[in-house]
Amino acid sequence: MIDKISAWDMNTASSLQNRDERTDDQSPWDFRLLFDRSPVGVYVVQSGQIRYANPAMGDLLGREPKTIANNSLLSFIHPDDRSMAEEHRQQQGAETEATRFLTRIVRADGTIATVEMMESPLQDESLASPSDDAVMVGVMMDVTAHRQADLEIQERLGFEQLLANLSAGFVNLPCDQIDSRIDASLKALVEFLGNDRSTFVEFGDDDDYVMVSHSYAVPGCPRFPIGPFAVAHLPWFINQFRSGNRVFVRRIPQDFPVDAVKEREHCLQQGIQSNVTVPLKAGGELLGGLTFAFLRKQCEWPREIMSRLDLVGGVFANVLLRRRNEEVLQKTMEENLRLRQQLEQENLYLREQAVLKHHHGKIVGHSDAITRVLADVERVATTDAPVLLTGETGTGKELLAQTIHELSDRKNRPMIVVNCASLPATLIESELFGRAAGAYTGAASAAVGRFELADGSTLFLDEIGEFPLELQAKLLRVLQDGRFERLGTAKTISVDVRIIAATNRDLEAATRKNLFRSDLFYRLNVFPICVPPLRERCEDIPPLTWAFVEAFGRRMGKSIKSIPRKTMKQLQSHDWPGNIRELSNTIERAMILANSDTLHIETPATSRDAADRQKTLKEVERDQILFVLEKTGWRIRGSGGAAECLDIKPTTLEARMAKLGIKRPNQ
Ligand SMILES: Nc1ncnc2c1ncn2[C@@H]1O[C@H](COP(=O)(O)OP(=O)(O)OP(=O)(O)O)[C@@H](O)[C@H]1O
Repeated sequence: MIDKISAWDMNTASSLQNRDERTDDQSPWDFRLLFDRSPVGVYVVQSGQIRYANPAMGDLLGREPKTIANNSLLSFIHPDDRSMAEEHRQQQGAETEATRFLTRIVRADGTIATVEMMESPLQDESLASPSDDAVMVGVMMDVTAHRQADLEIQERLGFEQLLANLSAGFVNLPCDQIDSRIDASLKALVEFLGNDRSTFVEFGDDDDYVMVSHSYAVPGCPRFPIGPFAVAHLPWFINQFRSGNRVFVRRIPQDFPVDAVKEREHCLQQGIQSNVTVPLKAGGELLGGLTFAFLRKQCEWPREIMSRLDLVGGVFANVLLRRRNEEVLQKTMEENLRLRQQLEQENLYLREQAVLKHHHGKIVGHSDAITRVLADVERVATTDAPVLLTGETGTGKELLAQTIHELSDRKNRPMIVVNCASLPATLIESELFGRAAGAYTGAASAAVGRFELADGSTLFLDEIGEFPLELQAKLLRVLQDGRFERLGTAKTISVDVRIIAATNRDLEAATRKNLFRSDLFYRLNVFPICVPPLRERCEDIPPLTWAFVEAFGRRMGKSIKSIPRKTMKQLQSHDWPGNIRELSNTIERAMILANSDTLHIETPATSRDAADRQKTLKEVERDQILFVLEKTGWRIRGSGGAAECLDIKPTTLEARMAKLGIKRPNQ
């Protein structure tokens, strides 16, 4: 065996031929020549030592073939690949089949090449299996170019996959999830590209600041602080990508231009070794920049990577543009909605004003308060629902009742008015429901009641709070089913009457005191309208004043051209307890006294007292008696009784009560 091996000594290479001669194989080939001319590297190795290497092998290793022999084959293999190559060799040691593997070799000039190696034992028929010192013949081929191409294809595919994933992640993504998706995408990018930190910078309206909106850094590296960032801190760098340029500074600080003074300082302070930044451009707009920083090592990316990073930037820029457009759209939609609502309100107001002009000719005023009341009036007018008008005296309840009637389908028939306070209790029943002849003493003839009169029309029950308790059940029945009997007859009459009631009392409180039937109250209170006092709508005072001035002026033949501003201000600051009626009376008085075309109006001195002063004697008497009766718990006689308080005889008090229709509730 030793003899045979010596035949592979390079110096005795011709022994190959000798061996052929010994085998008596009459081959016409010169085998040494064959190996020497072979375009692939051929070598013979024993116990890991190269015994023979052909010239192509020398070319591969960048050495003279002679200098290769007697060296360990492993010594030419890249240190990182040696253990793998050794494993293959070990494996080969146990087999007779050829083994094949890829490895890197280091050339004499230090360059690295990827080679494919195939080795197989030189079989000796006398041995059953290859031994440790078996002679191996190997072939080595340079596959660097193929390998590089393979790696590039793989890398390109990986990058395309990353890009596809990034893009897909943003498709149909709701706006509020874009930020978290950008964060996740930055992380994926850093993990794929192997840099240490990626940061998202957006341009805003302020030229002096950019907005650092997202940043991801590998564990152990600090994230770039999120928030506004002054351009003055990194002027060269920011202006580069703000002008649409890419930034690639492989070696920091050497590769920085001289004017990047702040950048040099910043990077040294932060430990940034390389920086790559691509501008974010979409739809012809520059929206920001995406930076890739290297803190633990320098960037080894080839320059060609920039065009790929542009693609990544394009994905993000489109997302930013979409978000920006959606924000604009959202703002526009909100603005549209606001304008639409405003327009609707204005239309409503104009419609109400138009209604005021066309249908409520007698009602003066354009305050929000009266406009709201009129809107309610219009809404309820066309229905048959009962309406309860509440509000202080003189606020215009009767005028509004008239307006409701005039806006209803019943307008062709007159509205019938009943003032419940002005009729004595004994008369109110026949007034409302009518009577048969002789129904009671003094009722000589039959009379049609107001309900019958109001058939097909509207019945306005003014001062409903004064309606006698004992008649409230009968009133309720008519309201519920439109049926009643005239006094003194059993014949039921059916009517179609729409009821509008008004009161300046708190009817609900009266029901609690059992002064008013709650079932009647609820029946009347289907559509309550509260008429605001004049002091709560003082912007109506000037137009009301002028309306009264014109009305009285026409009647009195006087023409008023001006009212001093101060006077008008005084009118507006008065609290008008008697409301519009009081204002009307005040103007009437002033008009009587007026002797020039400027009207001087004296506002009533006191407010509440003045209202009382406008009450009739009967009203004042009634109020006072009721006040005392309630205070004394309706006790008329005896010490501390109502008669004593009023300083009149109990019988006189009883007579006055009967005359004024004052009765104790629940009696
Ligand atoms: N908005 C208004 N525009 C013009 N005149 C009005 C207005 N409101 C009320 N008036 C006038 O004020 C006076 C009082 O109004 P009205 O009788 O309707 O009030 P009221 O609330 O029914 O009072 P009371 O509760 O004392 O019965 C009337 O002459 C009425 O024409």
